[in-house]
Amino acid sequence: MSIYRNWIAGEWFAGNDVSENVNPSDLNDIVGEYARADPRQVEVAIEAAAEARAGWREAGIMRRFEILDRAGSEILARKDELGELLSREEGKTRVEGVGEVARAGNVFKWFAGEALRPGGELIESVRPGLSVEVTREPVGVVGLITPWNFPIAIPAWKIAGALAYGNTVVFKPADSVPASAWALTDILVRAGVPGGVFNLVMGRGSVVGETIVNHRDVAAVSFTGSQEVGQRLASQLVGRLAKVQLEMGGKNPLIVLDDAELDIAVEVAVQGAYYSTGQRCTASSRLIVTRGIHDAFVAGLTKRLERVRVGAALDPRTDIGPVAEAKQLRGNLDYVALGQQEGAQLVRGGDLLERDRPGHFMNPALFVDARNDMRIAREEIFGPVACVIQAQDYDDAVAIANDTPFGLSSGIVTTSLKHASDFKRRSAAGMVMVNTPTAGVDFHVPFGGRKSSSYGPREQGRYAAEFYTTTKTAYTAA
Ligand SMILES: NC(=O)C1=CN([C@@H]2O[C@H](COP(=O)(O)OP(=O)(O)OC[C@H]3O[C@@H](n4cnc5c(N)ncnc54)[C@H](OP(=O)(O)O)[C@@H]3O)[C@@H](O)[C@H]2O)C=CC1
Ligand SMILES: O=C(O)CCC(=O)C(=O)O
Repeated sequence: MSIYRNWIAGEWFAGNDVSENVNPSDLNDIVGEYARADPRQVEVAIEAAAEARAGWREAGIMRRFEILDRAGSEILARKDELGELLSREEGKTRVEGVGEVARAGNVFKWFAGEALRPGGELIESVRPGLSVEVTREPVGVVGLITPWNFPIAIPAWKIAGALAYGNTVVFKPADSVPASAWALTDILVRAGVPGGVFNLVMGRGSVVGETIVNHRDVAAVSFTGSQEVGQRLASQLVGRLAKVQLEMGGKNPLIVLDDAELDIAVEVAVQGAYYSTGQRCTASSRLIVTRGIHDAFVAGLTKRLERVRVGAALDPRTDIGPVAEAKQLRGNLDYVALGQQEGAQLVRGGDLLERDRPGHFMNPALFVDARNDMRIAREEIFGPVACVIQAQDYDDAVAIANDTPFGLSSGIVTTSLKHASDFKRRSAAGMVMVNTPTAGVDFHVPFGGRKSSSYGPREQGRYAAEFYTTTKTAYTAA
C-alpha cells in the first residue's frame, strides 16, 4: 500500500511516522496509510506559508476565484466517489457522505464568488478636506485544525474562506480521517494553488497542532473540536496575541410543544438526534417535551426507532452508520451507564450491535424521565444518545432549553406562530430551527453559537470575513 504524503512548500513530503486510516464499519479494512508530519516539517510549512503571503496577495482576486472555482467544480463532479471514501473512513452513510462532499464543493464555489465581491467603504470624514477609506486585508498565515466528524465540509469552509480573503494556509486534519483531507489537497494542488499558499500537515494534535498553535508566524487559528482542547488552544493563542476562532460542542435542545404535529415532531427528533450517528455538534441531544404530548411523543419516537437500521456505512439499507472511533464508542457506552445511575430510564438501545464484520456499531439510545441537571443532559456525548426531559408548559420548556453551558443550535416543533416567533427571540443559541432538525445547516450563512459552543467571529457566509481579514482605515487629504 503506498503512503499518502503531506503537501508542504509545494512538494509532497514523506514522514517517519504513519497513521492507518481504519474503516469503522469494518475494522479489517484499512482505507489507507498517511504520513504524519514531524514538528520540523510543520515549521517548514509555516515558513513557506509566511513567504508565500505577498505573492498570493498580489496574484489578485481573479486568480483566487479561478482556483477556488476549479476546486469546487472537481469536488462536485467527483461527489459520489469522494462521498464513498468519506463514508468509508468516517462511517456516515453514503447519502450523508455524498451530501457532505456536495456541500464542500458548493462552499468552494461560494467562496470563489466571495473573492470577487467588492469590499471596503469610502466614508466622508468629519473633518473638511479629508476622505476615509476602510479596506480589508488578509490576516496572514492561518492555521486550520479540524475534527473527524465532517472530514471534508469543515476543512472546506475553513480553507476556502481563508484563501478567498487572501491568506495562506497550514491545514491539520484529524489524525483518524486523513483520506478526505488528502483528496481535497490533491484537488487544490491540481486546481493551481501556488506552492506555500496551501500546506497539508497530517498527524496528531499533540504534535502537529501544538506546533501550529505555538508558532509566532501563525497569525490566526480556526479550530473545530472539543471544548477542552479548544479552550486550551485559545489561552495559548491569546497569550501570544494571535487571532482565534473556536467551534466546539453543543447540548442542543429540541422543544416539542403540545400543539406540535406528532409525526413531524418524531421525524425532526430522529433526524436531529440520531442521524450521522449523533456525531454533530448541532445534534438534538435534549428533547424537551411539554406534558400534554409527552407520552404520545415518547411512544411515537420509540416505535420510529425500531425502523431505524444501524449498519455498515456503504450498505444502502443503512440509516445510521457506526460510531467513528473506538474511543468515542467507549465514551458513549459510559454515558449510557451513567444515565441509568443518575436515575434516567433507558427505554431503548444503548447496547453494542454485532454485525457480520467487526465495527463500532451501537443501538441508538433513548432516555426518558431525565432531569436537566443530570450529566447526560449537561455534557456533550457526541453519539446516538438522546434524553427526554418533561416540561410543564412553553415557558418552562424555554427555561430548560436555555439552561445549559452551551448555545450552538436549538429547535422547536409547534404549530403556533406566536411560540415559534417568541422562541426565535428568546433562545440563547446561535442558530434556531422551527419545525426542522437542529442539525443540518446551509453553507452560505453564518454558523456558530454562544457560551461554551463558540468563540470569536462566525464561520461561513460573508461573516467569515471578520475572522479572515483585518480592517485598515486610510485618511487622504484632498
Ligand atoms: N464541535 C464539533 O464538531 C466536534 C466536537 N467534538 C467533541 O470532542 C470530543 C472529543 O473528540 P476529539 O476528536 O478527541 O476532539 P479534539 O478536540 O481532541 O480534536 C479536534 C482537533 O484538534 C486536534 N487537537 C487535539 N489536541 C490538540 C492540541 N493539543 N493542539 C492542537 N490541536 C489539537 C485534534 O487532533 P487529532 O485528533 O488528530 O490528534 C483534531 O484535529 C467529542 O466526543 C465531542 O464531544 C469532537 C469533534 C468535533
Ligand atoms: O449540522 C450541520 O450541518 C453542521 C454540524 C457541524 O458542523 C459539526 O457537527 O461540527
